[in-house]
Amino acid sequence: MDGPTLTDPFSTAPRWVIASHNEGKIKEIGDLIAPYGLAAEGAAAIGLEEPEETETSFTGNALLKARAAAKASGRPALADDSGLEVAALDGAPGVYSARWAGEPRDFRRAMERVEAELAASGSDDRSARFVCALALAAPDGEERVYEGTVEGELVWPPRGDRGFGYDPIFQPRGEAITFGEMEPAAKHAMSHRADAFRKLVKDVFGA
Ligand SMILES: O=c1nc[nH]c2c1ncn2[C@H]1C[C@H](O)[C@@H](COP(=O)(O)OP(=O)(O)OP(=O)(O)O)O1
Ligand SMILES: [Mg+2]
Repeated sequence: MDGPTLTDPFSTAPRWVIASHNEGKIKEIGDLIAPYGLAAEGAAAIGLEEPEETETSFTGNALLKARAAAKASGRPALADDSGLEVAALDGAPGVYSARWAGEPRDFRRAMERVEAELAASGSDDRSARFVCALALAAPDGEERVYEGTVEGELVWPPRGDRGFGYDPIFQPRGEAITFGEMEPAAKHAMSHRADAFRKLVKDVFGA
């Protein structure tokens, strides 16, 4: 086929599409890919619609979003499906993490729901993890998916106004501050998104 493919996605792709409508994620993915000399645009910036996330796994939804964007744009697309899994809530909100924030999104409300459900569970286990699936899709149909995680504990009340989503209540294991209080570079060194991205880079570059 003509044009960019996944066998040579970095050197031949003019611009990647970040198949996401979440500005926080697009910013973080931009920071992660910048050292590789890649330029990327968010899906909304090039007029792509947000597909319905009908799968029940992070990898399924990431592939669905990447495929839709690659097909609509004719360019390689990178999608991220991610969320917070709370141990005492049997992994909730999981793939419903964005949906717990309602429409329009309100993560103060989503964080309050997590805290309320933890209290209702009667458990004193505050462990949680973030999971991220990154899917890469080429217009010719080739695709790959990688998953990353970061373990931590939930704090209350929320702390910090950096990052996005549930960052103010997530304190990575071994740290004294939340993702909401952390410098972006510190979050990028340990996040679920960075973990998945390391796997992608290793696979694509062999690095
Ligand atoms: O590093 C993170 N720090 C805090 N919260 C996070 C993070 N990573 C995912 N999360 C939470 C919030 C997000 O809204 C949801 C993902 O839901 P998810 O459907 O994958 O993303 P989304 O709907 O926000 O954007 P889109 O689907 O257009 O990429 O999990
Ligand atoms: Mg979404």
